[in-house]
Amino acid sequence: MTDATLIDGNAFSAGLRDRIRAQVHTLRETRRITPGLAVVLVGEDPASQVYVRSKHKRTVETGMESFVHTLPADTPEDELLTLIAGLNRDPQVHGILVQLPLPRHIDAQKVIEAIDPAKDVDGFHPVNVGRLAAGGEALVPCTPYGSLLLLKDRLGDLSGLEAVVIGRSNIVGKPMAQLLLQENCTVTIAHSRTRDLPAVVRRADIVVAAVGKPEMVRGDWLKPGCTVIDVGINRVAKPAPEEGTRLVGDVAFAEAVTVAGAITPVPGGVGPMTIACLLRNTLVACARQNRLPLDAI
Ligand SMILES: NC(=O)C1=CN([C@@H]2O[C@H](COP(=O)(O)OP(=O)(O)OC[C@H]3O[C@@H](n4cnc5c(N)ncnc54)[C@H](OP(=O)(O)O)[C@@H]3O)[C@@H](O)[C@H]2O)C=CC1
Ligand SMILES: Nc1nc(=O)c2c([nH]1)NC[C@@H]1CN(c3ccc(C(=O)N[C@@H](CCC(=O)O)C(=O)O)cc3)C=[N+]21
Ligand SMILES: [Mg+2]
Repeated sequence: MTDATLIDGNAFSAGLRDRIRAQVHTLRETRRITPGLAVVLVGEDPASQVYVRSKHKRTVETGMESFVHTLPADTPEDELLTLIAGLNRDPQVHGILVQLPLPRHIDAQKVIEAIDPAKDVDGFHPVNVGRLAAGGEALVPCTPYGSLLLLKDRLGDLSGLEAVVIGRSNIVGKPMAQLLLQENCTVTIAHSRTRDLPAVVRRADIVVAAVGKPEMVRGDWLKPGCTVIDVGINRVAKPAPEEGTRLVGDVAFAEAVTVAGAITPVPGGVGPMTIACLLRNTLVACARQNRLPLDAI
């Protein structure tokens, strides 16, 4: 059999960002409104610094305003909550993202619940979680939404397909399962207590791996021809004698590529889609806050 088709998240996200940029341009020209995204980073985690820089760059490229707030690791919870209250009131800020993970002395759930749900471009606030589950005008978490866009682009109608989501976090696994259910998939959510994970995965037409364990999903777990979305971002040491690190996903790519019908690479798969969908959510939030219609994006 021939190797799986590579699902190109870099190319797809570039197209999405172009469409967003065009709509931002129209908003600015016709309404004098510039969508604004505030990103809050607490502490100096190097990976988080990389993500925040890359979000800032993409936000500016799309013609939006970017407001980055960098706070020291020992910032008291109160101070963070006060900053968020100010961003909630700021009419130039249409989207607010607090980079996770937060330092341990800060209650992340409390911080998430302090964000105005209308500005919650991560889609983590219980109001948006509830609207996603019940149907309604939710802001949808970026990584699952970006993954769904790739799946629909590849497969078209997903109705009736068997989908297995590995991982049940609030930021990836659970909202991914909700979106696939909305698309009429038969959805299984697997996690660390799942018995015989390889057998569960073997049933799947669609596999979404969001575990955080480098190359855990093996090629012989996959049904031939299935579509694999690898959400995992794991930094591992390069094989000796090389030095330094490289990124790998939660799927053993070299094995999977010989069995699957299509697969996202890491990097260049889901990661860039996450950022593009963050920009999309900021545009959607801006339009809703100003009661403006938006072309489909
Ligand atoms: N590309 C992107 O844009 C993004 C990538 N990521 C990446 O995705 C991965 C997952 O992130 P996140 O959801 O936040 O991770 P979490 O650590 O929050 O959740 C991991 C999930 O995997 C499950 N799990 C752990 N070990 C196993 C196992 N051996 N078998 C089956 N399930 C297991 C856990 O189960 P249990 O609940 O039972 O503990 C848990 O539900 C990470 O690599 C992260 O870096 C995350 C966000 C965005
Ligand atoms: N409030 C919050 N919202 C998030 O959406 C959020 C977060 N916190 N904390 C961390 C995770 C992780 N995440 C990624 C975003 C982009 C890439 C990405 O662009 N990855 C590139 C490679 C980047 C690299 O080289 O390191 C790629 O896969 O091609 C990866 C991971 C968003 N997250
Ligand atoms: Mg996590």
